This record gives sequence, structure tokens and C-alpha cells, in this order.
Amino acid sequence: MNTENPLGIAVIGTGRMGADHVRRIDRVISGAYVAAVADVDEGRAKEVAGTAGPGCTAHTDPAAAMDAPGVGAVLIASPGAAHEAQLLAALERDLPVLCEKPLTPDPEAALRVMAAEEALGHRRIQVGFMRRYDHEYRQLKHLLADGRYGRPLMLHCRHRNTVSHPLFTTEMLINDSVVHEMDAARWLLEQELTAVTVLRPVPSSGAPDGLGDPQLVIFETSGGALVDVEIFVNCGFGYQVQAEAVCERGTARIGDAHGLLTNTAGRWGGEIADDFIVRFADAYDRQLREWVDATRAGRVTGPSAWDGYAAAAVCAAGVAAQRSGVRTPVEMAERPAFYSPVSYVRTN
Ligand SMILES: NC(=O)C1=CN([C@@H]2O[C@H](COP(=O)(O)OP(=O)(O)OC[C@H]3O[C@@H](n4cnc5c(N)ncnc54)[C@H](O)[C@@H]3O)[C@@H](O)[C@H]2O)C=CC1
Ligand SMILES: O=C1[C@@H](O)[C@H](O)[C@@H](O)[C@H](O)[C@H]1O
Repeated sequence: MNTENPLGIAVIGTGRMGADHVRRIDRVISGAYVAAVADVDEGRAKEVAGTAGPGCTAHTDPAAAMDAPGVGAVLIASPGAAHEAQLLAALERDLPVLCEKPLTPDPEAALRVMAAEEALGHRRIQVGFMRRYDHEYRQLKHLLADGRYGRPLMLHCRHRNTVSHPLFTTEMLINDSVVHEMDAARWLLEQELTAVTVLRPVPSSGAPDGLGDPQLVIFETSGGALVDVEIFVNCGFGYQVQAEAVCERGTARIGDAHGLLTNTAGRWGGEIADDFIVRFADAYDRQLREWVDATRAGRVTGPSAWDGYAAAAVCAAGVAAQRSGVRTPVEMAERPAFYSPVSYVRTN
């Protein structure tokens, strides 16, 4: 790794994900350092800046962090509602951006961000759909892409969180959690999602009052496949993300790794990660490493603003389907030539 001219990064939003990315930039990967951080909570910004290397400045204004000495790229980890303004500010400065999902909470805002990037004339934005960097997801991608098992017909997914945070809403099952399966399915199958149906069983007694948890989300795809996702954000026992592809001549399943397997007292068992920070630790590391390497080489290789838009369009249909209980077609704009070919990255 070339350690000359390391990339100075401004991290916007220093909550759970932002602080973890700061740690990762400074201690896990090479070729980059945290030049500045910003958070509306000044104390939080200062606290996290204090964990970074010397010279990292703390700000409450994201634009001031982007203008700080040494900044050559931006990592956005603020809440989704703040992303549009921060993405536009980064594009105004022609800075490369890694933006945590969602790109924006709604498709209209995503279109505005895409228009600004297109006006700039080159791609600058990557969306933090980190499952594309997970070892198991990449194995499944390879297997489906080489066609050895024939066409994929169905993808069965399970997405379980131990417990949801107090502000989690029923809509967030779709646009905060299942948004990952939307991108993963598009990427794995190399197809767009065209319609959504959401089925809701009686809510679990373990879910907070008013939260419709769990749900079953069914997607139809442009190639005639079906994708079903069980989303259960208060399952209580751990963080589980699994996917099984059913193809014409075989099936392939990921997400069963249990770490240490034990046999004792007439039982066998393994471990289940507690949350996404643990389960996807390697994926977050690889995502950041590949983004830094590509950025230093003047390239953008990961999920694009178009992918962020496509997910936002599917989320809008998903939330509508959740409310109506009926099959809802996805309304999606034409993909601009600027985003061709689509970033269904084939890994090596
Ligand atoms: N890829 C993944 O697996 C995950 C992604 N995320 C995404 O990461 C982002 C951050 O989520 P968390 O860290 O869990 O949230 P968090 O609530 O822990 O942290 C957000 C931070 O942003 C700050 N903030 C709020 N408004 C801001 C603004 N306008 N400008 C700057 N800072 C602002 C808050 O003070 C807080 O410190 C979200 O977009 C979320 O969807 C979250 C969890 C997992
Ligand atoms: O992005 C994430 C969270 O925001 C979301 O709330 C979780 O359900 C996901 O598993 C996690 O990856």
C-alpha cells in the first residue's frame, strides 16, 4: 500500500456508525486519516475527534468540516434526513463521498442528488451498502454470476435484529432494515425490483406497542424471480442475516456461520452475533479499504447514487404496500446514461 499522500477524510455524524468509521479509518485501514469530524452535538464531535489522530478538528457545521485543512473526501454517517444537504455540499466542493445508507430517505431527493452529480460530470458518490463487501455475499454473487446452477428463481432472506431502538417505526422495517435486502437482491440477481407485497402476522408480544414486527416482504423482479424477506427487528436472540438462492440446478445459502460450535450435556450449539457491527465488521472494513483505495486512484467503484435511488424507489413502494396491504408496483425513473453500466460490481 502506498502510504504517501494519505487521504484526509471529514466524517459527518459521529454517532454509533460515525464513531466506528473513525476508529476504522485511523486504526484498521491504511492510506487515510480523519482530518475533521462534524456533529450537531458539539460535545459528541469533540469527544470523537479526541479519539482520532492529532490534528483532527471538531465542528458542528458539516460544511466547515468539509473545508477543514487536509480534507480530500467525506464520509457521511448522519441520519438519513440530513444526507441530501450534506451530499450536495460535498458535490459543490467536488469531494468524493462515502454515504451511509440510505442515500436519501425518498426517491425525489435521490433524483436531485443524482442531477447534481451528473452536472458535475463525474461520479463522486458511493452508498454504504456494505453487504456487497461481505465475504459470504461475494461468494454467493460469484456463484450466481457464473451460471453454474442455472437461473436464480427465488431468494429467501431472513433479517433479524435482537432489539429495535426506541424511535424505530413500522416504516423503518422497510426503509431502514429491508433496504439492505433491496440492494443485495438487485446486486446478486442483476435485476431490478418491480413490485412489492407486504404481509403482516400478529405482532410479536416482544415488540414495542404499535410496532408491526415481524413482517414478510415479497419482491418481484424484472427477470421473473421472487425475493422474500422475513424482517423481525425484536427477535430477542441475536442478529441474523441469511439468504438462500434457489436456482434451476441447485441452491446456495449464506449466513449460517456460528463461530465456535460446542457439544456438551446432550446439546450442540454455536454463537449468534449480537448486532450488525459484529456480524458485518469485516464488510465495513473492506468497504472502507476499497473506497479509500479507489478514491486515491481517482475512481468510484462501489454502489452508486443510482443504486441509492433505486433502493429509495423500492422503499417508497414498500412503505405504500405495507400501509395498503396490496401488491404495489415500483415506480422508477429511466436510468440516465451517466449511470451506465449499472454498478453490479463483479468481484474478482
Ligand atoms: N450500514 C449499516 O449497516 C448501518 C448504517 N446505518 C446508517 O448510518 C447512519 C447513522 O446511523 P447511526 O450511527 O446508527 O445513528 P446515530 O443516531 O447513532 O448517530 C447519528 C449522529 O449524527 C448526528 N447528527 C444528527 N443530525 C446531524 C446533522 N444534520 N449533521 C451532522 N450530524 C448530525 C447525531 O447527533 C448523532 O451523533 C444512518 O444513515 C443509518 O441509516 C446505521 C446502522 C447500520
Ligand atoms: O443498517 C442497519 C440498521 O440501520 C438497521 O436498523 C438494521 O436492521 C440493519 O440490520 C443494519 O444493517
